Amino acid sequence: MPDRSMPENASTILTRLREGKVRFVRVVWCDNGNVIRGKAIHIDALTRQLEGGETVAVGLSAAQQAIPVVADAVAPGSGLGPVGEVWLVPDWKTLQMLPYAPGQARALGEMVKDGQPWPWCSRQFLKRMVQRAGDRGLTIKAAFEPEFYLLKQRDQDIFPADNMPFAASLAMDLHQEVVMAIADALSAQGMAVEQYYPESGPGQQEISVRYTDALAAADQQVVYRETVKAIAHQHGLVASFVPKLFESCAGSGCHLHLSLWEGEQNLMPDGAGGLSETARSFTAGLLHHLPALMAITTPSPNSYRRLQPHSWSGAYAAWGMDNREAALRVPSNFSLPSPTHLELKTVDGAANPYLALGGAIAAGLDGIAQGYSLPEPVQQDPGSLSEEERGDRGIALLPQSLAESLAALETNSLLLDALGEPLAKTYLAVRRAELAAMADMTLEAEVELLRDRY
Ligand SMILES: NC(=O)CC[C@H](N)C(=O)O
Repeated sequence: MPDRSMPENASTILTRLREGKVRFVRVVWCDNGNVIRGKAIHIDALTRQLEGGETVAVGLSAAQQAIPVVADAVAPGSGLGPVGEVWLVPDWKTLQMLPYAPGQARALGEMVKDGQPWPWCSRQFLKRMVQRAGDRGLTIKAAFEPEFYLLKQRDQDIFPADNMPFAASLAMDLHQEVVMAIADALSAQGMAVEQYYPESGPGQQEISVRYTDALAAADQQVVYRETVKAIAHQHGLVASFVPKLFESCAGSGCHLHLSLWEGEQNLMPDGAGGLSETARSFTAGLLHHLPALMAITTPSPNSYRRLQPHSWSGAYAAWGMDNREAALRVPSNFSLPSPTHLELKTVDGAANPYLALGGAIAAGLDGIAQGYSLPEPVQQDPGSLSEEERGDRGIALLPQSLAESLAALETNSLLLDALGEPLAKTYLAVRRAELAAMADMTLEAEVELLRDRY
């Protein structure tokens, strides 16, 4: 985001807020139920605090990090309870005027307790993983690629806002106003919008944004979800990132694009049409840890309705060049001989982007540390191979339920250690609570519950 260079200086902040005629600044975070939440501070209180030289902070119940998406009650076994306060401190470098909410601004918050980073804070978890890469001399660049549906609501009925197929230009005309408003609002908040097309589901959209540094990429995913939902609402529509809304229509992924850098040099290409050794080990680390990582990147019971073979969502533990059925796709380039990044498909918009990206970094770095080697690329649809061929080539079906990926995460010491005991314990408890509460839900009931939250 462009404001990252803004000095964290009280008078600069106040000047910007006054120029923007801001009355409320929302301090926003994404919790372990992957709901984006905010608490807003009035400009008068903020002015008092900033002019008095105080650090601006909003109090929050610690247990708020233990609330599953399904209920307003603390998940059992989370390690957090009704006693305990943490402080949400705005990162002023992320301050943005809200293009869709005049008079309001937003800064992303971090959780602090006793003047120290609070171990449950997901944004600080990602910072630790970025630092872990930095300790190896590596910088991670990333982009989330969210898909979402535009829906219309009539009384209790919710249905797709159009009936058009992939890239239908008529769908562009049908949604001209809302899409332009979304794209302009993303640009106004510092995102580099890259491409737009109607995706293959009826009413499904994809507006992609350019890669950036890891922390900014996760911040952008929060801002993206917020912006798309708010603007759709202003146009009388509901936008939803729920991974699977309709049984017979395409699911919505949020593929994660990753590249490794050393300074200004992209370390991904080998210059001879393939991936460098470092990139291969990083990819192998992702493949190795993927079943467990999916409890973070595809975290909802609903996520697994999307992850089916033949749906381009990456149901198999495989990698391939330009292979849209492999969980790890290495995309080719128009103008360069070698690939410049990789794409992880088993990610969706129900994920907390800080946890998802931080987990992916931890997994990939472990591949480098252990010197994992990458199997042969899979250049067919793995779902079309026989069981025997898949077995011979070591292509496993990835977890088909949250219960499976959670079981994998619970025994994955690399990811649990990376999260740290407090956050891991709470995260697992929240996922377990969601799994239990949604175990017998129909798709319709899931959608009713999740549609507005994701
Ligand atoms: N074009 C695509 O890659 C489609 C992706 C697919 N909708 C998914 O669920 O991941």
